[in-house]
Formats: sequence, C-alpha cells, structure tokens
Amino acid sequence: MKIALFGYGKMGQMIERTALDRDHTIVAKIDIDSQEIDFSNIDVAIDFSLPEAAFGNISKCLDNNTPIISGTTGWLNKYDDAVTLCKEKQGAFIYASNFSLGVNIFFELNAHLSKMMQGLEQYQVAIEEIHHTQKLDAPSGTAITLAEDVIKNSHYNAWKLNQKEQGHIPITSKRIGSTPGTHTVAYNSLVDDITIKHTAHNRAGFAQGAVIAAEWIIGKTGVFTMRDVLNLG
Ligand SMILES: NC(=O)C1=CN([C@@H]2O[C@H](COP(=O)(O)OP(=O)(O)OC[C@H]3O[C@@H](n4cnc5c(N)ncnc54)[C@H](OP(=O)(O)O)[C@@H]3O)[C@@H](O)[C@H]2O)C=CC1
Ligand SMILES: O=C(O)C1=N[C@H](C(=O)O)C[C@H](O)C1
Repeated sequence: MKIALFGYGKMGQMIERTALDRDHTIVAKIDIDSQEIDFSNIDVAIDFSLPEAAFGNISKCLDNNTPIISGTTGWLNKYDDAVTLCKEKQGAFIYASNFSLGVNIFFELNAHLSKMMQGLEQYQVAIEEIHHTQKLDAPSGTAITLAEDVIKNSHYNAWKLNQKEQGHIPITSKRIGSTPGTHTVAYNSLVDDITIKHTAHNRAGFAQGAVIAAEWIIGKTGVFTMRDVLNLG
C-alpha cells in the first residue's frame, strides 16, 4: 500500500516504522499545508497532525478521492462537516480518538460498565487522563469518548474539565513527563470504589491500529469507526 502521512511528528514517525514492518511504502510526509501533493500516487492517507490542521488535511484527501484515516484530536467541532463532505464525495473516512486495540476493548468495557451502573446514583463517576507535557489538547480525545459513552447510559448530561458541577462528569487532565496515555474511569461511593484503567506503555499500539485501519479501508466507501475495523459491533 502506498501511504501518505499528514503529520510527521511523534506519531507520524511511529506509523512509518509500523507501516514499513508491514511491507507498505511511505510515498509522502506532509508537515505543512502548503506542500504540493501528488494524490495520483497515494492509496491511503493517515493524519496525525495538529487540531487546527486536521480538518483541512481530511478535506484535501476527500476532495482528491483518497481514503483518509485521522487520529488527530481536538478538532471535533468540525467532525460533522467531515462526515458531510465524505458522503458528498462518496469517499472513505475513519476518525478514532484512540486506535489501539487495548483502548477499543476498554471503550467496550466502559460502555458495558456504565449500563450496569445505570440508576445506581450512590456512585459518582469521574474520569482521569494523564499524558506527556507536549500534548496540546485537554481533555484527551480518548477521555471525551469515554465520557460520551457514559453520558449515553446515565443521568449525566455533559462533562466538565477539571471542575465539579452537578450533573456533569468531571474529567481531570494531568500532564506528566513523557506519559504516552493513561485513562481511568472510577465510580466512587461512600462504601467502595470501582475503577477501570488503561495504561499505554508506548505509542506502538496507536500506530498499529492506525495502519490496520488504513489496510481495512481500501476499496470501501463511507464513514467508519474502529468498531467497524475491529468487528466489535
Ligand atoms: N487517535 C490516536 O490513537 C492518537 C492520537 N494522537 C493525536 O495525534 C496528534 C499528533 O500527535 P503527535 O504525533 O504526538 O504530535 P506531534 O506534535 O509530535 O506531531 C504533529 C506533527 O504535525 C505537524 N503539522 C503541523 N501542521 C501541519 C499540517 N498543516 N499538516 C500536516 N502536519 C502538520 C507538526 O509539524 P511542526 O512540528 O513542524 O509544526 C508535527 O510534526 C495529536 O492530536 C494527538 O492527540 C496521538 C496518539 C494516538
Ligand atoms: O496526544 C497523545 O499523545 C494522545 N492522544 C490521544 C488522545 O487525545 O486521546 C490518544 C492517546 O491517548 C495519546
């Protein structure tokens, strides 16, 4: 597969290593939006760039009939526009706040647990995420996905960053050293706590999931999620 990388930072470089190990070729590394791109030589694009760059990169790929996988977080106010454009162009697009297999299993566990906790209002839910100090966005995209899945199955109707407010799920964001990504969902009561936690040891799982998604999307049309790719639905 001929892959173009939008963003050649920590994730772009990890994805390059994973893609080469799986016998793919990197045909372009795009780091700024003014760069000329030969879309005729690209099978699939993978975007791990910046919150302000992601939507432009995704649009460019859809406009040029190139399937696009995006893992960039912090741009979701434009997600619905990306979905509309993908349908209009009959393109192929996957966004995931987290591409790792482990976190996608954790998402399933979180959704299941939130259904079990439905109506047990003696428990207060709280989410914590810890990442490296270079991370630009807070809360993490993964923490937002976790909160949204709890909201679907509970009396909570929104989340709030680093603050407690009635009816809101508190998300605490911490930035410590080079932490690749740790997420905890806790249900706390006066008599006990229930906690589920995912700890990434490095970025390899994110990169592997993104390359698997890129392999999976070839020849498909539509807007997909990692649930489709991993057949978890
Ligand atoms: N979904 C998932 O599984 C994961 C998502 N992420 C997300 O991926 C994103 C990238 O993370 P990470 O690699 O750690 O960040 P980095 O800061 O290491 O890399 C981002 C790269 O994007 C480049 N860039 C800037 N502008 C553009 C542009 N217009 N087009 C393309 N590239 C551009 C930057 O270049 P320059 O330095 O020159 O500005 C930089 O090289 C973040 O949003 C992060 O949250 C991270 C890990 C897993
Ligand atoms: O910026 C990161 O590093 C990560 N970002 C993603 C997020 O915001 O959830 C995924 C992962 O936790 C690493």
